[in-house]
Amino acid sequence: MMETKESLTGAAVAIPYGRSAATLKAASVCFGSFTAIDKLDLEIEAGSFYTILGPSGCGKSTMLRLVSDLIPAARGEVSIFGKTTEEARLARKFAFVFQDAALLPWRSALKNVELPLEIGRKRNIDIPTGPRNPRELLELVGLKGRENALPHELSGGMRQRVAIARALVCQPKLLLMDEPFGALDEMTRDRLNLQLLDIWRETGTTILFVTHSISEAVFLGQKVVMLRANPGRLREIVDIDLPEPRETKLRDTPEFTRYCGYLRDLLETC
Ligand SMILES: Nc1ncnc2c1ncn2[C@@H]1O[C@H](COP(=O)(O)OP(=O)(O)OP(=O)(O)O)[C@@H](O)[C@H]1O
Repeated sequence: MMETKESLTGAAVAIPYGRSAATLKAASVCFGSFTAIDKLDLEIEAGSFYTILGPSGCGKSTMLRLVSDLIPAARGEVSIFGKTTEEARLARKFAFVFQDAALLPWRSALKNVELPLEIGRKRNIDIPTGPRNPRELLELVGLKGRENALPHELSGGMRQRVAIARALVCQPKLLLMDEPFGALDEMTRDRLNLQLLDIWRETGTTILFVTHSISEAVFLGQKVVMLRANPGRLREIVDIDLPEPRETKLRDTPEFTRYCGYLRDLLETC
């Protein structure tokens, strides 16, 4: 089933609702005898924005690594758009953005964004061609004019935006983000939150976003996945029913504060 959403730029974009982007069925991850994630059941709806919260060590990053085929499930099943995680990785169905932008310091912003395409060509991987080239992606993340800058010439927020553009270059249907703005100051983080929502609307990609910030989780997420610790398990999925498109002033509303309060209380019981 397809529905349309109004993008911030006013254009209607098709978002494939009702289809699963990722499915975890009783998925467990073990490190030796230690169970980091235990029998996790989760269905990630395609086109939606999920934020993931939970106490330190509950398995948020491990869950993203499991979905992205960086670590195997000890038990249970994980599928991405109906494929195994390995098939999905090879088909470039998802991309990862880490807390550290991890750009190659000797390559310009543009050359960093182009890197996955170059690697794909070298390995003869069929990369989905989309409407956007690397220059347009840099424009999308607000870096028009900085294409030739080297990473050390950019601010932390700018480097993260390059990393996001690089993640988008292969048109992933699923974007996995592990605390991408965790190291940034609050104002920069708030600005990038707004930009990320714009990008999400424009691209229609599904986003799984790990954060430690309750307010960031509420501001960005259509759904907040709360995990509990020891071992990592699903505690609750909270639907965030706030007006769209989300704007900065939303943070000052009683509804926003109510969601934050609810999640804070929930976190205390995890
Ligand atoms: N490679 C590893 N080897 C052994 N244990 C690991 C490994 N990676 C993670 N763990 C353990 O698995 C558990 C979950 O770790 P993970 O990093 O996923 O938690 P998290 O919720 O992302 O934590 P935080 O909020 O502090 O970033 C922790 O107890 C951690 O020590």
